[in-house]
Amino acid sequence: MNIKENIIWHKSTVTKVDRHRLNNHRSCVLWFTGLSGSGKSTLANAIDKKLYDLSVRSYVLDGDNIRQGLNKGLGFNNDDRKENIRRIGEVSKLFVDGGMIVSTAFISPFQEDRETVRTMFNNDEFIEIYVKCPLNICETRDPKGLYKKARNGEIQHFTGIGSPYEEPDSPELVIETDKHSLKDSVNLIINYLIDCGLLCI
Ligand SMILES: Nc1ncnc2c1ncn2[C@@H]1O[C@H](COP(=O)(O)OS(=O)(=O)O)[C@@H](OP(=O)(O)O)[C@H]1O
Ligand SMILES: Nc1ncnc2c1ncn2[C@@H]1O[C@H](COP(=O)(O)OP(=O)(O)O)[C@@H](O)[C@H]1O
Repeated sequence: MNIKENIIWHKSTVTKVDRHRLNNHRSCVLWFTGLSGSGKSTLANAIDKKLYDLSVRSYVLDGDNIRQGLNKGLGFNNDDRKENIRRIGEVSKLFVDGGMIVSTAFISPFQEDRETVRTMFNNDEFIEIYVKCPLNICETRDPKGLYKKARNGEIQHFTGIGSPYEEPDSPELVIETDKHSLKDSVNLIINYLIDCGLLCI
């Protein structure tokens, strides 16, 4: 039996546009990508707080947290990272359909996987934010002590050491966290959302 043939899309009664009207803003995904320690989680949470203060419906999906629940069981080989990002793309799509601004903080090291997620959204709904920071500075920050473990050989395939990070080709925004303050970065992102008309309808 072909299962796909027997599954038919059920349209929602309340639409995404209805939810935009209710919330008084549009929805999108802020896709933060960058090395471990570059500042993805810090930025995603700072933006989330700013949006909350502006009465915007928002949420953060963070790699460390999602890997303890929904994506428990996925590791760090290339196939597992691909599946991790595919699922987060799908979950983000649900949030966007639900009228929210969702910030995702995943290394998402592969260009192809990020581009696949981009194709799941309308043009203005996927905002790729490259959280750029040199490896040596991420390694100095080492907020969780993971670089030290990777250098000691306690963690295999650590991004930037034993596993590659492919820089985005044409992200909507680049935030250089070794140059921009957190406050300036948050303002940059909020201004981008205002300029794109996402914070009103
Ligand atoms: N081998 C290896 N490589 C990279 N990161 C590792 C690894 N092992 C554990 N960790 C921890 O897992 C976090 C990255 O998970 P992600 O889901 O964002 O990774 S990925 O997008 O699937 O590549 C990452 O979180 P961040 O430091 O916030 O990026 C680490 O805390
Ligand atoms: N301008 C900045 N923006 C974001 N984080 C910064 C900045 N400057 C220093 N940091 C520090 O860098 C670390 C980044 O850690 P984290 O946000 O967990 O990164 P990631 O989620 O990319 O692994 C934090 O300790 C944060 O305080």
